[in-house]
Amino acid sequence: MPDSDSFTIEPSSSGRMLCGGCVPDGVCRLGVEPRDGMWFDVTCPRHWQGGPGVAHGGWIAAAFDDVLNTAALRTEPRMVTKSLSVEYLRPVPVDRKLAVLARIERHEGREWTVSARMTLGADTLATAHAELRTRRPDHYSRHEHWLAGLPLPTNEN
Ligand SMILES: CCCCCCCCCC(=O)SCCNC(=O)CCNC(=O)[C@H](O)C(C)(C)COP(=O)(O)OP(=O)(O)OC[C@H]1O[C@@H](n2cnc3c(N)ncnc32)[C@H](O)[C@@H]1OP(=O)(O)O
Repeated sequence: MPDSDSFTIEPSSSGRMLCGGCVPDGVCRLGVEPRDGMWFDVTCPRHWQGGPGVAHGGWIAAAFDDVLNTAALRTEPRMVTKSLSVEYLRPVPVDRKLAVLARIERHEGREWTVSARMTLGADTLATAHAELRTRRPDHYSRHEHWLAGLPLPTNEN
């Protein structure tokens, strides 16, 4: 059985850093593309539309989660998100290239505090703050052990 705790996000065959679900496609299905430094281009795919022509808030949170972890992954390849808060300031259009600027506010030991701002032109559409953690060495194995100890699911609730 592969050791789940050896998992790190590595560049895929396309050269892009991708999380596990996107590796087979070679592209980020959330529409996040690293640009220079802490800048990212993000485009909400139309299938993540929440209202007419505007992004679902869950996509905005997921895009921030991806950007914020990618920013920290440049220093530490084993990250998890502890908390994420998003302020939704304006509707976010789908199919429009937006800019996100990430910032590492604090990094001490396993603890990271990060933030980001999503903009279109001069307007800020949303902001995010998150606490990240460097994973403990047994993070996934501990999870698997806990899951294996649960009763098997049945069709009855
Ligand atoms: C380029 C592409 C880049 C893509 C990046 C995408 C990245 C996406 C990143 C994510 O979204 S990660 C998924 C969402 N996040 C999680 O699943 C994290 C779930 N939460 C935890 O595992 C823990 O709460 C956490 C590691 C965040 C806790 O860290 P802390 O430093 O605050 O605390 P600590 O490690 O001391 O543990 C606090 C409590 O959690 C327990 N704990 C920690 N790790 C655990 C674990 N692995 N399994 C079970 N329990 C765990 C720990 O025992 C303890 O329990 P008690 O309060 O009862 O003492």
